Amino acid sequence: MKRLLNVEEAQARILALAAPLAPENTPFVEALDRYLSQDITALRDQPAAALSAMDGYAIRFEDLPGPWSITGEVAAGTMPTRTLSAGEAMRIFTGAMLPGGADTVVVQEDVAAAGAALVLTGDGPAARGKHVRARAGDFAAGARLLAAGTRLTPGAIAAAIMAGAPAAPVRRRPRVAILATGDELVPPGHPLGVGQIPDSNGAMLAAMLQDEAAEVSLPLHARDDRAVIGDVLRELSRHHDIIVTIGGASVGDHDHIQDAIADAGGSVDFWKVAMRPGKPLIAGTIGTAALLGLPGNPASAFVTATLFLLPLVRHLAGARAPLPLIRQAPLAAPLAAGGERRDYLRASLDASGLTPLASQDSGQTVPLAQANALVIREARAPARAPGERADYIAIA
Ligand SMILES: Nc1nc2c(c(=O)[nH]1)N[C@H]1C(S)=C(S)[C@@H](COP(=O)(O)OP(=O)(O)OC[C@H]3O[C@@H](n4cnc5c(N)ncnc54)[C@H](O)[C@@H]3O)O[C@H]1N2
Ligand code: MOO
Repeated sequence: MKRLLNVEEAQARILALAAPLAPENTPFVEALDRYLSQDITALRDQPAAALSAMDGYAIRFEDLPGPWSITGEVAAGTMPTRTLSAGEAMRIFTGAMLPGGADTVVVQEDVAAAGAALVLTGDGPAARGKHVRARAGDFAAGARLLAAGTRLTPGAIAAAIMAGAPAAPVRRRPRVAILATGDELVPPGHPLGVGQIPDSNGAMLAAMLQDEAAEVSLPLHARDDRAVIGDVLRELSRHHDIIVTIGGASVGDHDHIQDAIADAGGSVDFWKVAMRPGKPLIAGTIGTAALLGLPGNPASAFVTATLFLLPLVRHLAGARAPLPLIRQAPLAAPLAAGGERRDYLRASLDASGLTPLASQDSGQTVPLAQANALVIREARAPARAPGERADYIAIA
């Protein structure tokens, strides 16, 4: 029998299915969680001049301990009108430009002013340059501040704006279609006939994509009918960059996804990965759309979406590091020996460590609701005791 791909091989093949989408500019207020299409290089010095970091008086350090005569005032957003000479101080506010000649700021709590006379009442600044933000202390023009492929966090947005960029250079967000298949499925909340269940996976996947740089269409549903699924896939491939199907990925008589991909003019790149849950994953393309066929069991769909769908979305959206971060934490409970395939165990992580949940049945949703981590257990790994460290992926 042909060796199954391992997870890393499958991830590499999936990322090779499609290239990052075209660059575009987006307003900064809409840029959260998008990926930079190019480096952000500073177009200006920040600050552009030496600034006061406090409300007080600009002085020459060598004039300490005073007294001084106050020669004027400078606030943020204005130019100092004159330079300081020996024995002079200028009233200054946080963010204001330091006048020429001044090199230090004394905070107003440490001085007393009477008319134009200023005397030191407190300790005063301990060193030259105290309470002064040097020109270009944050960054200098020409500095590379953020690398292409960086996810725009609130902090990264702030830095890119301060750098002088007029808008965020990002990549187009992939358009993602979700298609649940199965005669037993009805939309969430609808009355159930005999043998029917609510389609929980469609909304679960849409929720997983909510904070990603993706345009997700409302989840669709198709019956277990090869011709219908083929027609729907062909149509979806015209308007989407990624198609995710759920169910019908296995070997049953009603598992039609692979045939339907062929009917729609697409091709399957690989089927099956050495992992549990999620083994019957399908990857392929239809026209320019990449297709992931996730297994229908809720935990299988969740785990394969975490390992393959989110990275594919991030890759198309321009991410430099699209794969989930693998972290380590101590086990809070024993971990049984591994089986034939690598496991992704639903687990809870708290201050005491990782506890794999009692039920690992891939058909259940309640463990998914309880889990905030996926513990990675290699095939045939020996049993491990509490306190030993384990690899995991954070999922909440
Ligand atoms: N003889 C074999 N049978 C199965 C194998 C195998 O290797 N040989 N693999 C098993 C594994 S592992 C998995 S995982 C499942 C995957 O099956 P499918 O992808 O074909 O999924 P379905 O059969 O359509 O559904 C499985 C299960 O999940 C429920 N489901 C499906 N879609 C949804 C949805 N949108 N929301 C909620 N629940 C859903 C469905 O009702 C089934 O109970 O195959 C095993 N079988
Ligand atoms: O591969 Mo299945 O996902 O074990 O339930």
